[in-house]
Amino acid sequence: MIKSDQDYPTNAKSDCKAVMLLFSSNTLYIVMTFFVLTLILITNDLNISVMRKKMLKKNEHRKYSVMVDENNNDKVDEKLKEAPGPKPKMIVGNLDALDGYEIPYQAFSVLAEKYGKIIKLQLGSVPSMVINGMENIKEVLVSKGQHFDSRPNFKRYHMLFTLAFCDWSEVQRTRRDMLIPHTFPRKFSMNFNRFSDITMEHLQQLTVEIKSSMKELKSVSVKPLVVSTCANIFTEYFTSRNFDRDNEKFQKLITNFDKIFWEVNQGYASDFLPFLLPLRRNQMKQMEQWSHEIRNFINENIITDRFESWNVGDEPNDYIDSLIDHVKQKLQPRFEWETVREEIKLRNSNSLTKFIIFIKALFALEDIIGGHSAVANFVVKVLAFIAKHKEVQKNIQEEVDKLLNERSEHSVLIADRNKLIYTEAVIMESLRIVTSPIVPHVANQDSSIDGYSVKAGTLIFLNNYDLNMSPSLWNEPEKFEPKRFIVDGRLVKPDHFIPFGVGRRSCMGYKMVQFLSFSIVANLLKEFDISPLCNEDEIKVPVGSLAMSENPYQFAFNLRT
Ligand code: HEM
Repeated sequence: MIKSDQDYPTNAKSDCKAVMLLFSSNTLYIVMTFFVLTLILITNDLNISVMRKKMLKKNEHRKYSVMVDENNNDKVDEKLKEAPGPKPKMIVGNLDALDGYEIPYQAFSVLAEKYGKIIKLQLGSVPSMVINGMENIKEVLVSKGQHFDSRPNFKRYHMLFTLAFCDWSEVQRTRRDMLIPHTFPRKFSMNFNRFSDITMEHLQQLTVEIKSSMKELKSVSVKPLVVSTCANIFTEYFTSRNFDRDNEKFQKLITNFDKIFWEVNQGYASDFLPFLLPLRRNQMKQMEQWSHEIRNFINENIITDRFESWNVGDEPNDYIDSLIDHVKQKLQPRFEWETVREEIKLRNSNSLTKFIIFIKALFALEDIIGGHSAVANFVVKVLAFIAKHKEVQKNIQEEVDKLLNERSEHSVLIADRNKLIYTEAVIMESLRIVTSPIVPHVANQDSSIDGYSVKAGTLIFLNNYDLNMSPSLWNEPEKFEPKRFIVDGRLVKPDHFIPFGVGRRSCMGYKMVQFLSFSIVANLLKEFDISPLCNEDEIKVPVGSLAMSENPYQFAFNLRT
């Protein structure tokens, strides 16, 4: 049966309901809560203003917001306006404006109709702005990228992927530089060929698994198979370790990553109203447990013996070698390996400092291994689109058959991407529909966007949902139509299509996504016809949301004759 995408618990709405309940149920409770909340808010506001003062002190010479001139230097602009926006309510601010939408980004497009492309919102205790329109988004991410390269300071994020959620720093730049040869391997380089070989080997295993699943059952539960395949491709490529599919601890690792990936993609009112965090105590504890188990697995099964046996001066073979070499050579900026143990100790203690996460080599590794969840969730959604649209499936198969008939190779290789234009267009169209919003940015100094003033510490939402779904940018945006990316037989990517962001905080894994999704889809469709077990219309692939519940889709896989 096809289930909806809501199997994993709660989303922003449930927190909002909690806020509403807080304000409507019991008068005495409200009065008491209000008193406590006011105290917390005052403390919180004090913290924010102290933080802001510190930031402003750093930029004391700047009396007004800052622009960037053609030489990338800051220049002062004195004529800035305040962005328009709805009047904030007490305590919740404008959080209620986001309630009632399937995904909050739809609310941003609705607000833009009323207030214009730049909107000021007070979300609980967090001053925020919503940025609509490609020109304005480019101003934030590219031309003034250095003003807006911080990330939100949500407690929840601290437990999760640190590489994506930490502020910009020398360490972050170094981690990105170290990743480039591995996540963006040049075509036919050693890493490219290695990634391609590893992928092909695991895809053969996936095909065998699907065939044996078909023998036993009428339907194939596709997500667990795809996630395990992607996880093993990632661990083998980045760390040269391969795990048996029956290894329970490895399966636990995969499930933990998947749950965390789901969490990362949710928005909770408690992110903006920290006094609601106690209501989420159980979920927070769970998240801590998942991250703790992930770190233990990686430490015990991947790092320890590699670290001990590594000799400085050896030639790195994979990403983990580069990290270990950096640590052992004590290169600048320093990455501390030992702090892993320190952090685990802090987690086990009950002190407040357990939320302080230091930049560590281990985190750089686990964030990248965790990228497999993003790819796998995405691939399953592409398969759902394909099962839903028979003609799309037929077009891919014709393209694949034509390529393979022309040569002796029996599989579609990653290097074939530029030959299978339609298959690539299917990947792009799927990205357009499901890509999650760009991770929010934060202004690290006073600045401006499109002439509107932005204060240091303001959370910046970049509305790429609108870039993907606006009828003014796409013909029939709700329709799944891969051919919109093909013009005169060539693949064309419009400038406003930025599913992986742009600029200094852009996605470090997008080539991995492109390589893997292409090769999984092409090679599975070479072998099988995929069809839903229900009416095609019943397959739901939600717009603007990449993560999905544990196991939402079951398909019939039939061997092609
Ligand atoms: C379909 C899958 C994926 C999508 C749609 C996606 C999209 C994005 C987006 C929109 C951002 C934020 C860009 C910004 O803030 O300007 C991002 C950041 C990031 N992504 Fe991805 N991503 C995907 C898969 C991956 C994978 C597989 C990896 C790892 C191999 C990865 C690693 C990262 C990292 C490390 C960052 C943070 C970069 C930074 O803040 O400096 N992503 N991604």
